[in-house]
Amino acid sequence: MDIVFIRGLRIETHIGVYDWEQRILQALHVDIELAADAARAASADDIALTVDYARVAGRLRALGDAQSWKLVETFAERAAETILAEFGTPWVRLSVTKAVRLPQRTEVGVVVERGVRAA
Ligand SMILES: Nc1nc2c(c(=O)[nH]1)N=C([C@H](O)[C@@H](O)CO)CN2
Repeated sequence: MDIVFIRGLRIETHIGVYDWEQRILQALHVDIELAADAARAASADDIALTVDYARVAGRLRALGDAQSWKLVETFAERAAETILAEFGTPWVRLSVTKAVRLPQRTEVGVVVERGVRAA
C-alpha cells in the first residue's frame, strides 16, 4: 500500500468546549496519510490516477469554514469521514493538533485511523 500525505496543514475554525472559544478562530494543524496507488499514477504520470492532495487540503479547509466544533475529536472524525467518502481511498489516518495553555503553550490533539488498511 502506498501513502499520499499532507503534513502541517493549517486550518482555522471555531473550536473549543468553552463559550469564548466559539467566538474566535483558532488554528489546527492537521497531518494526513491516506492510501493511494502511487505506482499506477506514476506509470501514466497522471494525477487522475491518485488522490490530489491539493483537493484534500481544500476540502478540509472548507470543512473548517462550514461549521463550529467543541472537540478536536469531532473535527477529526468528520474530516476522516469526508476523505473516505469523497476521495476514493479505503484508509486514512489523521492527526489534529491544537495549541492551548496548560498553562504553558502546549500542543494537544487526537489521532484517528479509519477504514481498511491493506497489507
Ligand atoms: N479530549 C479533549 N479534551 C479537551 C478538548 C478537546 O477537544 N478534546 N478541548 C478542551 C478545550 O477546548 C481546551 O482546548 C481549551 O483550552 C479541553 N479538553
